Amino acid sequence: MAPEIAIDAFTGTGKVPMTSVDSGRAYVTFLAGTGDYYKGVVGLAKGLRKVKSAYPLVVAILPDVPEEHREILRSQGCIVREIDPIYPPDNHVQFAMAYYVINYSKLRIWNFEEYNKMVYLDADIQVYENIDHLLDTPNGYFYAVMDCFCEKTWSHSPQYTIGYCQQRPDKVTWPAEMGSPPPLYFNAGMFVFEPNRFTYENLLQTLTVTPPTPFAEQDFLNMFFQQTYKPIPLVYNLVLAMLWRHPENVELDKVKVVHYCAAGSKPWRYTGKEANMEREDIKMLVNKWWDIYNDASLDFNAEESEVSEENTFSIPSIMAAVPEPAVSYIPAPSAA
Ligand SMILES: O=c1ccn([C@@H]2O[C@H](COP(=O)(O)OP(=O)(O)O)[C@@H](O)[C@H]2O)c(=O)[nH]1
Ligand SMILES: OC[C@H]1O[C@H](O[C@@H]2[C@@H](O)[C@H](O)[C@@H](O)[C@H](O)[C@@H]2O)[C@H](O)[C@@H](O)[C@H]1O
Ligand SMILES: [Mn+2]
Repeated sequence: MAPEIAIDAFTGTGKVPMTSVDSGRAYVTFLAGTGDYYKGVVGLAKGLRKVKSAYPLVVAILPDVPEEHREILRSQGCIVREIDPIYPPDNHVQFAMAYYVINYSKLRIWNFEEYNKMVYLDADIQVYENIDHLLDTPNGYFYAVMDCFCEKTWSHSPQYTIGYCQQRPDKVTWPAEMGSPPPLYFNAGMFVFEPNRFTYENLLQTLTVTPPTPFAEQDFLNMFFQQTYKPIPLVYNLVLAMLWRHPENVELDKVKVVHYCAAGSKPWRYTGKEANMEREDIKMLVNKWWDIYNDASLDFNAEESEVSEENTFSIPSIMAAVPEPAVSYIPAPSAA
């Protein structure tokens, strides 16, 4: 049984034409380096178009992203915004992946004050169903999907050592002698947030006095937003390892957003050689990503890009009717 979310206030019903698009809303992703992650951004831009998202995709890029890649992203209708890198304080931490050190630069998106509400998506994410309704969620919270602690990338943590995971807190319970269980922890590959100058300054100031930890900005964001974090259903960010770590929590046909973060699962680099990469569901999801990436009918077309009523939809949020979501984590009774 999946962990119950007290009120699933995130299910839109039906579709209605948008009468006007709130220009203060957008999707945003992050791109660094001269490598092949730009392909992930192209895939994401085309995926959002396929699900008829009403909002643009902003790409926060580091200065090292080559002009050729910037042009490709502009040609796909992306809004390309160069940001300056952010580095953590001097440290000797062993990041879970050495390149995670560049991910602190993601924090610049809080300074995109021309927007009042955004959905952040990693470049290794694909959106397979319209999720515009997430931008209707009540302000004042940080919405994201709970992560899993079972992969080897977590081998540095006490959770991994004792075999505890928040996805199944009843399976290996947190030992009383270790105090209270860790607070709910989100995956920072996807989240709903409000750009705000004050928050931005506070983030940067806090970073200067926070010793870096293995999951870099993901750990930092979990600490910073601990009091306002609201878990949202797993369908909004399927961390692939959930398929083999907690299959009982996954209903693949209901998943709206797939996060290709497992080792070897980046579609544009997929070889099928790494652990779990030969699974049929992984092969299906990688092919699904390539179908969108290779679909020329999803390429940006400036003429058609004029927002018109009949071709822009967003699932109406029931958020307006729902009181502030008492979304709290209620561990499901053990199915075992
Ligand atoms: O060389 C890189 C590495 C990372 N990223 C960006 O940083 C995000 C986080 O890295 P990644 O997704 O590889 O981390 P994971 O989710 O796999 O742990 C990526 O999705 C990209 O948006 C990038 O642009 N270039
Ligand atoms: O810089 C730290 C990164 O940490 C996260 O990735 C991890 C995390 O999800 C682990 O739980 C998984 O085990 C692992 O595979 C995965 O790569 C975010 O997806 C990414 O955006 C970024 O914040
Ligand atoms: Mn990722």
